[in-house]
Amino acid sequence: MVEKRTPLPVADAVHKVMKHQTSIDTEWIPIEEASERFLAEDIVADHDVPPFNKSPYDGFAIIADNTTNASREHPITLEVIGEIGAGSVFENNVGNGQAVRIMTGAKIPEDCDAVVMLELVQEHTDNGKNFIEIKRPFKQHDNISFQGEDTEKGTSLVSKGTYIHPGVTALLATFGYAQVPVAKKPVVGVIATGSELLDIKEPLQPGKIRNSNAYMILAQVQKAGGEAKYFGTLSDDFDTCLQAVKDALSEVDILLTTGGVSVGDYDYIPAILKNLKADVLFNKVAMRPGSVTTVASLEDQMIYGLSGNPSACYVGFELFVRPIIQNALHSSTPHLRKSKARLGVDFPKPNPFMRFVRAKLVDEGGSAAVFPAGLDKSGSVTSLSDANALIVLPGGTRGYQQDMIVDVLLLNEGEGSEWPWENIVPYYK
Ligand SMILES: Nc1nc2c(c(=O)[nH]1)N[C@H]1C(S)=C(S)[C@@H](COP(=O)(O)OP(=O)(O)OC[C@H]3O[C@@H](n4cnc5c(N)ncnc54)[C@H](O)[C@@H]3O)O[C@H]1N2
Ligand code: MOO
Ligand SMILES: [Mg+2]
Repeated sequence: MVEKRTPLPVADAVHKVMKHQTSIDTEWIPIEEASERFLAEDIVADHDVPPFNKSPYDGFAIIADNTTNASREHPITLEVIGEIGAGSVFENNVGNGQAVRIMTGAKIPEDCDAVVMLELVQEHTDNGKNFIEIKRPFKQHDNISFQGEDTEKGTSLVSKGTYIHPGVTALLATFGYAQVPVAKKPVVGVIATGSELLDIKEPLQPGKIRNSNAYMILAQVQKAGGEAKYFGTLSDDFDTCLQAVKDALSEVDILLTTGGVSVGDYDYIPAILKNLKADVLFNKVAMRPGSVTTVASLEDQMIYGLSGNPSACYVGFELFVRPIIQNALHSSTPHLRKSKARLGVDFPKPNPFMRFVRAKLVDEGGSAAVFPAGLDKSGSVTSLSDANALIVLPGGTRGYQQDMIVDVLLLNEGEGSEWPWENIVPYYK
């Protein structure tokens, strides 16, 4: 008699998974290696930026009051008493009638309060002394980049969990982080099961297919920010699979298996979870593809039985594994980013379960439209390569018509969503 499984609504299943937090450690790594990692600490400015008043132009630092009466007809003349480039400091006093030649980025001399661009002055030399003529008045503070105008000491700049993109790297360098505190990547193991699976190097044989899921999931783990560890392909044999799962569990935070999770004669993952006395959170989700997705916890480790069907495996990962990896990286937006788009074609297939249709989201001159990509079957693999979104079609309707506005989950938006599962309604007119 086949085991009866109770399908859990998708949001409830994600919620159950998210209650489990894998442990988070911090490691310090060189800034050159910190790109695409996640900050493990808040970054607070420990000095003003810029740290001193500086010139935004190549020109002359002046005392603005000296130019009050300057005009085209009656230019004022100032004596240039020195010059400074970026990195140098002018130590002498500057008096009325005087100016200092200054380059972009140099500290404004103490007595000066404005800068005139090189292009706006007439220069001449008289008796070995340098002079400039200025033909219009300047106000105090004209052309000065002020200390702290970018950010002030004590300002909270980025919070822990921030994804380190090049802009964040610039900030880290500004504040002297040669070593950067980042969340340690959770180690995510991958096991593929199936006697039909060939290694990708092998030629095709009758009844066999190449193992695409393992490599797909390894790539998904890396993209989600985890450290992927591959434990190989196993044939459908209970003892071999059980031992491999046990061995892998001694080396990982999260273990992903693909295949063998349904109700077939050689689907051993449910029996393995039972043997391990793992706490099965669910073994059926009211979704297509991926209804067989099974998640269990074993103390502080998570074990996922992802479907063998490639599209189902892919979707199961994005909905249930990605947010757990992102959680371990302190991300406050661990889920796929949700948006809305116009459905580009009719989608008449009715289904009691929520559907996640692999799809291509395109820009139609300012508004988004979405089109199913390739064959819409959970066993399809080629539809995945063209997909940049999943159309979310709640179950229980008679199908969807072209031009309805539908929810979509974006597959390539690293920033993610807080909780995308509210307000998903069957359709909007
Ligand atoms: N009687 C029932 N049969 C099935 C049910 C059901 O409820 N009752 N559920 C179906 C659904 S839905 C899915 S999805 C699949 C899930 O199957 P498994 O997770 O047990 O996976 P397998 O049986 O091992 O394989 C399914 C399919 O995927 C191919 N596969 C497996 N591993 C890989 C891999 N690493 N790379 C590429 N392709 C892979 C495999 O050859 C099969 O074609 O069960 C349905 N059946
Ligand atoms: O898990 Mo299956 O993908 O619902 O077709
Ligand atoms: Mg099966």
